[in-house]
Formats: sequence, C-alpha cells, structure tokens
Amino acid sequence: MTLLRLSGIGHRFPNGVEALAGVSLAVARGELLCLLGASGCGKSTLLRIAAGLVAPTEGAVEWPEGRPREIGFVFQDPTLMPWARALENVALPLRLAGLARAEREARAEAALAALGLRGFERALPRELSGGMRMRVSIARALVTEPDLLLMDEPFAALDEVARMRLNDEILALKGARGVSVLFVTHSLLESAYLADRLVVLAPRPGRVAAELRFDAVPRGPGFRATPGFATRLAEATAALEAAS
Ligand SMILES: Nc1ncnc2c1ncn2[C@@H]1O[C@H](COP(=O)(O)OP(=O)(O)OP(=O)(O)O)[C@@H](O)[C@H]1O
Repeated sequence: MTLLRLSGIGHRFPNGVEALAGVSLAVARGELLCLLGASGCGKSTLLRIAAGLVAPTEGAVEWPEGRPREIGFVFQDPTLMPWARALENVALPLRLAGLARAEREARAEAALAALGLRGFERALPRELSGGMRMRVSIARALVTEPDLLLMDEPFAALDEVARMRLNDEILALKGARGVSVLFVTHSLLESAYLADRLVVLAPRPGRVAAELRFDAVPRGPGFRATPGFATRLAEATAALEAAS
C-alpha cells in the first residue's frame, strides 16, 4: 500500500537554482526508505516538499490513502526550546493541538520512556548529551503518533556509537508502531543498515540515479558483521559512486 507518492517533482528556487528535476518515488506503508546522495543534491528540499513545507515548481505530491493526520519531522539539529524541560519540549505539539495538561504530560512521558529517557523528564536541554537531545527531538516527533516520520540527517552530528544505537532505536520504533520513515542521509553505513529500500540521488539537478531494494532481514548490532551487510554496503557504495 502506497502512503506517499511523489511524481515528476521538479523544483527551481527563485534565484534560479534548479534543485530537483523529474523525481518520482513512493513510500509504502511501514517501509523505511532512505534517500542517499552527495551534499547539495536536493535531499532536504525533497523532504520539505514531502512535508508540504515547500510547494514544488513541478510535479505532484499524492497521498493515495489520504494525507496522514500527523507527520513527524526530525531535523539535523534537535531544535529544542532551551529554557524548557525535556517533558515540556516533547509535549509542545500536544499543547499546540490544545490537549489538556494531564494527557499531554502522560503522553510525553511515555514518548520519552520509549526513547530510553525515563528519569530525564525534568532535564533542561543543556543538561543532556547531544544523543539525548536528539532522542528528545525524536520523542517530540513521535508524541503525536504520526503515520510517517520524515528525518533529515538526524544523527549527522553524533558520534558513531550514539548513531548506531539510535539507528537501532528507529528500527525498533518502526517494528513496534509500524510507522513509515523517509530518512535522508549521506552516510553509506547508515543507509546500508537502515534501509528497506534505498533511493540514490544524483546532483545538479537532483534526480533519482538508482534504487536498491534490500532483503528484509532482522537487523541488530551483529548485522554489521555479516556478509549480508557487506553486500548491501558494496551495492550502495557502487550506486553512490556512479551517481556522483
Ligand atoms: N532557499 C534556497 N534558495 C536557493 N537555493 C537553495 C535554497 N535551499 C537550497 N538551495 C539549493 O538547492 C540545492 C539543494 O539543496 P538541499 O539543501 O536540498 O540539498 P541536500 O542534498 O539536502 O544537501 P546537504 O546534504 O548538504 O544537506 C543546493 O544547490 C542548494 O544550494
């Protein structure tokens, strides 16, 4: 079942930069689709178009089953309110939706717990590590129980270990909640690990250069040491090299 379909997307900014041309791709329900490409090939622009934050100058964004009630967006920067505690940051979308305090706090607590942050509800962002701040940001995106999570290089600023842990947490959340994920990265390792399907973009203007579908195998820390992972990584590397 197709959740989101982008058809013939082109985008030219007012300054004349052609960021995207003829991009067509679809996200299936429950799928994790990675968008991989060199810096500047239009990944963020495409994600913003999918979110409805930017109207494409060409093509169509379609939701065959109707636009989800909630879409979660996670940016590279956690974008937390520095003066507000973790619980309040996570509860923000519920406050904006007008939910009563007791309900929004209960749901924010549950979202923090799902991201391994039980006990940190009262912490201010500056009292947390970079990885923990990113978890708060993901909890905020999940608190509305979105059907689709749009993630724009969310772990690029983290160390490798934190990044690998969060990769596993995204897969666990996807397994537990069936949330679909469109995940932008320029990391080959991350895309080879996370993706059910991988779309490689070529730059100037951004367009689809290759699409790889990976076997549905269980991931987990041991997966990175398997021949199956090495094969995925080699395929992704070859596709990215050919696109650049
Ligand atoms: N608001 C804007 N006005 C003009 N040009 C823009 C604007 N935003 C992005 N661009 C240009 O569009 C192209 C695609 O940018 P975009 O940020 O989508 O790429 P990206 O693949 O996400 O890059 P990165 O991996 O570095 O984040 C780039 O050439 C960029 O300079």
